[in-house]
Amino acid sequence: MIHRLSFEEVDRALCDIMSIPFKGPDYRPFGGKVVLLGGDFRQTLPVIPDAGREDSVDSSLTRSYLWNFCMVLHLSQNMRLLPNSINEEPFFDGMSFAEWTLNVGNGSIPGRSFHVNQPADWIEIPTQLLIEPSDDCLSTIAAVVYDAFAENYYSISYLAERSIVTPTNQNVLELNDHMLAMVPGSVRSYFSCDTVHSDSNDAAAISSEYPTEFLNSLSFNGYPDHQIDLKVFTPIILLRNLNPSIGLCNGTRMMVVYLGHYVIRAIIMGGTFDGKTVAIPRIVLSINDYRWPFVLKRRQFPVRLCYAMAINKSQRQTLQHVGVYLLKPVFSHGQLYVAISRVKSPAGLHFLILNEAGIPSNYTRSIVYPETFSELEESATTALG
Ligand SMILES: Nc1ncnc2c1ncn2[C@@H]1O[C@H](COP(=O)(O)OP(=O)(O)OP(=O)(O)O)[C@@H](O)[C@H]1O
Repeated sequence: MIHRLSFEEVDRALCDIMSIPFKGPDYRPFGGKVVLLGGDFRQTLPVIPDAGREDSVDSSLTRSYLWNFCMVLHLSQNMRLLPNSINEEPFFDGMSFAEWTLNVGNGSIPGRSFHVNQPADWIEIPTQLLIEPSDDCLSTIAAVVYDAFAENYYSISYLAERSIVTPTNQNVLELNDHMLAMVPGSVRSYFSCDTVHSDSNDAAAISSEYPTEFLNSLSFNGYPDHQIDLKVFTPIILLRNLNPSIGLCNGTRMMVVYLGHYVIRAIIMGGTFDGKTVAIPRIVLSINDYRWPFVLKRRQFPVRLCYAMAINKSQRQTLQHVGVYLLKPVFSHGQLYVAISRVKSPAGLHFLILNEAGIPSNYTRSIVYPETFSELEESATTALG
């Protein structure tokens, strides 16, 4: 979800362009232009460092003055779960899979609490979705989601239909390293060029205070790492909009076919541009993190391996096989709902859950802030939805 301040900024810009007063009786939202927004308030909220519940909810569009001008159109059919016998038959507690998914998103599945004074937000995951953990949980979930990997590691259709999702980047890295090691061929490592940029008078001092080795060690959500290890045939996800007109958008998944010095060539997996070969260049990314008194300029390919993805990054993906790897429970609104709503059918959804004591469990946390979508009043219904 995009932060409400971004919409408000667009509103101001359009009012300016259209010469519409931003305040007063003549104000018209978005400068009088009709704007169509699409989204699901059950999904994750913008990531705000160190934010509590109130700050997170406050970032939602429903908390903006613009919301007063929105007409809500509800979609009523889950198009990802195409009608078939598995999707329509009772799945859990008398609910179909689509109903169960929606109830998890709405926070209406009765939960329980495992600690005194903690919310009862741990819900039961149906047994048929559970993978039996072993001593090596990582290999276990990898083997279930990427079955017959040795025969299929180079197949686009095989890679396009699967991924493992997990709440933290640490688990994402471990899973991707594990899968990369199983792909035949040599690794090509790409190292970023990191520099410090500061507008303050002591820019030179800041530069010398933070040596290159330190800058290289920094890792940021949504940005490529200093070192990217790839092999031909590995799946990657694009981290920036490079050229939407040819399918190079933030979140596009591709399979690497050539690892050059200046360019990576890859084939797009899924979507309108499925099968198209594209070239990805290095770009300079500006990283402005509140923890550091400088802007980090990182020149690197804006990609990351995607055998596994962070749950937040997996939004917008549609897959046949999804592994949900929960060594720790989710920590934010909508994450469990996003994880379970990536699949086309429950037959392709596999959970591996450990509880706080590291013991296999069929309960996991589902965090839902109902106030995020409590203001969605039905004002019209579409036929498509
Ligand atoms: N009218 C339609 N007919 C058939 N399939 C559809 C239709 N609309 C969407 N789909 C399919 O449903 C899936 C989800 O669609 P889409 O990605 O547009 O939804 P979304 O709201 O962006 O999803 P999410 O936000 O949950 O990731 C895709 O696989 C898409 O092909």
